[in-house]
Amino acid sequence: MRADAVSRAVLEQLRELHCLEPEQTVCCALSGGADSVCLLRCLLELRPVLGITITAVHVNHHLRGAESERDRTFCQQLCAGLGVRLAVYDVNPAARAAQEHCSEELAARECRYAAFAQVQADWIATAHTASDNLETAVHRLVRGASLHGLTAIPPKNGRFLRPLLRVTRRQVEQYLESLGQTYVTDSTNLTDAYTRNRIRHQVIPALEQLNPSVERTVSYTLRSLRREDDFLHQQAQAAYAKCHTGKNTLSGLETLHEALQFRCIAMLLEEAGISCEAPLLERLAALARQGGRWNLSGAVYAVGKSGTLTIETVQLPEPLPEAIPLQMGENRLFSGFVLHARLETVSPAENVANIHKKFANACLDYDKIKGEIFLRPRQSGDRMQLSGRGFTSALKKLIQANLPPERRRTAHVLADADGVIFAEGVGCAARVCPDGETRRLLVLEILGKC
Ligand SMILES: Nc1ncnc2c1ncn2[C@@H]1O[C@H](COP(=O)(O)OP(=O)(O)OP(=O)(O)O)[C@@H](O)[C@H]1O
Repeated sequence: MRADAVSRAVLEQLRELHCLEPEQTVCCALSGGADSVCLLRCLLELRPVLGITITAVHVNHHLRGAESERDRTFCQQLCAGLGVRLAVYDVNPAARAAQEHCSEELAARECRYAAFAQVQADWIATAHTASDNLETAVHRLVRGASLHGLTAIPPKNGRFLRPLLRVTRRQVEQYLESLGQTYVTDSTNLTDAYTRNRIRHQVIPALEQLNPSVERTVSYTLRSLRREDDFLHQQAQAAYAKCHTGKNTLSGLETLHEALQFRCIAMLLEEAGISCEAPLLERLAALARQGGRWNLSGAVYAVGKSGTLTIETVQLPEPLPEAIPLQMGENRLFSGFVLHARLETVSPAENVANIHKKFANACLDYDKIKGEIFLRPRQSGDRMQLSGRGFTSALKKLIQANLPPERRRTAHVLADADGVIFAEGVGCAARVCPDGETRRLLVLEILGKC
């Protein structure tokens, strides 16, 4: 490709975006590397055609010691030589990384974009190339991405423009060589420490062996994906407006093409502040079709029924306390009622029938209880043998048979070292029932709510 082909590709890209107007200012994000130096030279070359003003911005990350200073000086000298006004911002990504517990690379990016936000210009042009776009697409493909994610780097995003997206890194180098233009090299780009660099140094060369023009070919593929993604996004917005029948509810999903169903569900999740991934979208689309309920996180559920999907938050009941030792006197129950416990002595003359008549409440033979008595909720695996039965039964079933649904969760249970001795609504275990030998009784009585 000849040098003028690079500026032609940049012009084509800018014209296709239909956003630049004469007399506007475009600020070139200048790192000093080959790509951004090429972009600056190209924009200057196109300045008379476009009728725009060109400025530049350099962000000093101070992460590479003397190399950072070298880059800043290079940018200052380059801009001075070219008659371009340059703004330099000093940022501190190391401090930000420590504060936000993120990588210095990510912090540098955030600092850089925060500095760009302060730039006075209509547009900020960054020098992402077709090579960067291919690397990004490969990275996203292997990590997993939606169609939108696979479109990789957008040529325009807010006030950011990427005019070099149709130019490969090799073309950049040829262009600079033809101008005799120097640039700096970031030594961290040469290592394989970052995934991005490993893709650049190991994966892309392998792809180039399969197709020497892979960067250009994929560049077309990505543009085509972007067009289709834009179209689907428009369709999905219209479909969403139609299906969104109430707060957090989509109806009539089954009438939509699957591609739109998935996009609408993704929009619903986004509205509810839930991050969505491909497996979740598939699950929720099936839920809307087949009906059912799926826990999304904590108290948030997705509920599907006949093509309708709702995201709802249920009020979670307060967690029940752990086991607490039974006190003689008043004990607060999980239901809010008070359980009164007291000991009574039984004279040898009294028979069992009398005991039950005298103490209309629940009473247990205190001397048959093993160790400390605990008050606790039902636990899975609890079993009990009722008096007159020769077998144990699951406590869950006994509670279900004896208590209305609203009282089952908070039903209180008394347990000793050998297991359940008493359960609300069920009664006491056969092994602690009073008999002719009983001399001390544990009498239990429910009082009103405290
Ligand atoms: N220190 C800097 N000062 C000014 N512009 C910069 C600086 N570093 C990068 N840029 C701009 O951002 C473009 C992309 O840089 P780079 O490839 O290092 O970042 P990236 O992490 O791949 O992309 P991005 O962070 O922009 O999404 C560069 O071509 C340049 O235009």
